[in-house]
Amino acid sequence: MIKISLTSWQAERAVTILDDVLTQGATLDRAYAREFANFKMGPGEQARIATLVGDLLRRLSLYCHLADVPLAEAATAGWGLICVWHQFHDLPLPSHPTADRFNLKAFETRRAQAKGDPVLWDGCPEWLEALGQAQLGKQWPAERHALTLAPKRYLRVNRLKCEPQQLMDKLAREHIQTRLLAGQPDTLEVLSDGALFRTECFKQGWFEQQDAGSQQIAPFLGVEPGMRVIDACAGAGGKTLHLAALMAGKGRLLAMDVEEWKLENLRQRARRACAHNVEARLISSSKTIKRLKESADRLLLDVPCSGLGVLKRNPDAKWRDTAERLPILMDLQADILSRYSRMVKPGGELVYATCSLLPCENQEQVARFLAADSGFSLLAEQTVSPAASGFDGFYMARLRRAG
Ligand SMILES: C[S@@+](CC[C@H](N)C(=O)[O-])C[C@H]1O[C@@H](n2cnc3c(N)ncnc32)[C@H](O)[C@@H]1O
Repeated sequence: MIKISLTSWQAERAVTILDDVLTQGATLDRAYAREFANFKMGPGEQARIATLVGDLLRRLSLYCHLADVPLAEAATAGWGLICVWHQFHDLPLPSHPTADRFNLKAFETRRAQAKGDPVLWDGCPEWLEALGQAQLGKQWPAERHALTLAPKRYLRVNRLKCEPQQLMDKLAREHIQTRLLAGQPDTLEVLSDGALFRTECFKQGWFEQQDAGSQQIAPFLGVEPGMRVIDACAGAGGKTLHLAALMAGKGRLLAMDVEEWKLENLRQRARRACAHNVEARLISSSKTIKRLKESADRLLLDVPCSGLGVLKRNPDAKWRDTAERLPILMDLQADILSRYSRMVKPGGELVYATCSLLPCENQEQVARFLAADSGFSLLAEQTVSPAASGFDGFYMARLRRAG
């Protein structure tokens, strides 16, 4: 994480983004998009603002403690939070009346207090600490801490368009340095700060930005060129495009979702990536699924989940009603697994995946499904731990339907 003092003007942008997330309920991505569209800024300036806002939201309760502000009032304390963030990272404070009033002695006392409290130090809300302890036990503190770290940037090389070395060379000519990730032949780690979406390589569909952990899911499904494959919770198509590349563009890949706007986004991305075997289809009723009964060699169920494995990237979820939504999400996951699995041919396979670390959304869902005489058996399961890998957190289980 590159940490540099913000100018007052940049800090004002950060205050607006924080308010958009904490008061207006915008997702962090949407809040960035709005603010960055309203003002002309270079990619470096945007990255600096995002570094500060992302880190503030990852450990909001810590920074509130340091600023002596109740968590519930964080949204109105933007400048106070910005000042403590700068002080915490040993950076000069931006010029503002709040900075002139900054009480360094009180700050140091509060920092010393927080250091003795690992839950506060990791900026973890109470509900998440209770859930993490109950679900993950001894493993939780390491995961909790890993989820406070800034996410790295990774690319997935689009093999429909280029080879990794070609992409690395071309990006280097556009002043973006990358390196291949050991053990993942299609994954590049981005080492420089440039705006990836402005590069010619991106416009020509040579890569997608995708976390390294997320890139483990499509290969787990074991697709081959010529198969009939369904990605039933495709969203905007991050994993669909990966599946298309693994299928070398051959066979049929049906991408489905309940949100048409996401599928529209997916269609555009598929065109850019030259993923010509992708068909996007809206799930408008249960009939859409029933009509596809026993039609798929492979099925990906990348189900809606709490997103607690990707808190590094989406830290705003820490400060939302995620705990209240969890039981609703778990019902939806069980329903999707039970109904959508009927689309798999006898002898075919499915992968159930989430971006959660919680067994109640992962292993326990799969165990209940298998116990309910589903006709499936478990072939393999895998967890991507942020603490062990440094990537975002994921779970995947591969199941085979009896022949
Ligand atoms: C984890 S996201 C998928 C992310 C996507 N696979 C990717 O790689 O970018 C889950 C998706 O499930 C969709 N969804 C929610 N309810 C659904 C349902 N009943 N059937 C199918 N998809 C659903 C959501 O709209 C969301 O796009």
